[in-house]
Amino acid sequence: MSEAEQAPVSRAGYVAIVGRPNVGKSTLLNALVGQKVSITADKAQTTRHRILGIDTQPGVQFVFVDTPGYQTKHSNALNRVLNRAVTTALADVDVVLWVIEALRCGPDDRKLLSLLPANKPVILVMNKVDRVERKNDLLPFVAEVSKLRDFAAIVPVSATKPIQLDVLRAETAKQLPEGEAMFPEDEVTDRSMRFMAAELIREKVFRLVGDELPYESTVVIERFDETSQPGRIEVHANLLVASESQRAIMIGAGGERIKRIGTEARKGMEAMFECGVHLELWVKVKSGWADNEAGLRAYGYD
Ligand SMILES: Nc1nc2c(ncn2[C@@H]2O[C@H](COP(=O)(O)OP(=O)(O)OP(=O)(O)O)[C@@H](O)[C@H]2O)c(=O)[nH]1
Repeated sequence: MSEAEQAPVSRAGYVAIVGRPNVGKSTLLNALVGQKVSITADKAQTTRHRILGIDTQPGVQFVFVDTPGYQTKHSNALNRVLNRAVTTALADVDVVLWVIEALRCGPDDRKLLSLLPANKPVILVMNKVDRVERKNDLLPFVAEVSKLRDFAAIVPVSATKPIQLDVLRAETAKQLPEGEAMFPEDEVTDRSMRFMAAELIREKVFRLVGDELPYESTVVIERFDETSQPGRIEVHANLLVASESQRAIMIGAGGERIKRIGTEARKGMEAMFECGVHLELWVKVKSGWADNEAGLRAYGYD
């Protein structure tokens, strides 16, 4: 990137968004970055990969690291890898946004807070304030949670409305080091199209399979071919599940469900990539993979 292309910023740095599943981390990231780069779903733990979203504002560039949902209920190898990913992602960030839901700070929230490095500035983000009916309830809640750590700032927000996101930006900017922009202004994610294709499929699986399957299913892109046909991308993907019964759930009666997952994922890809997409999906049983760390590494969850 030449100097002429660089946005005139005076601060730039890495921001991690952490919080227990479902507090709204992906929604917040999307609201801040202004374009869909991560996925959201009502089901917990949809974000397994580290995703970068970049928000360039006058005078400041935020590079967001969206860490995996922190899981405390199950403790198989998958969760150990996920929890380790939280710690790894935090090692080189400049500021951590610890997201909780307004009026709710349970044992899972506190446990995650206790894992945050003592020497990192942490901003407490109270999301979903739009749901709080009596705003007077916020003050005693803030007084209580502010005792948990010496926070750099405490900001009530709503990622969906949106409310107070500018205040959150301003408080976050204060914690970033002085320096030039690290990425071109129009760059919203460093993830490849192949990765985004997998994310789109995974999002549809979460939406359409819902609570019937545990989260132990994953998407592996076997083929991603942009070159053999002009204006059309060929995508072959495997949906890996843990058992035959999970396979049956994923496929659905008469193949209805997998067909819908495929159709919706394809439409999402066509909108995102702005070209035609041919998508082929297979559901495969990969028994015991969620308990096997070597297997997980092979699928890129390290
Ligand atoms: N009312 C309200 N709902 C919100 C807000 N932010 C997020 N949500 C909803 O909360 C749910 C979870 O949001 P996500 O962004 O997927 O949560 P997450 O923390 O990324 O979840 P994991 O990927 O499981 O860790 C979704 O249904 C969102 O629409 C908010 O500010 N207000």
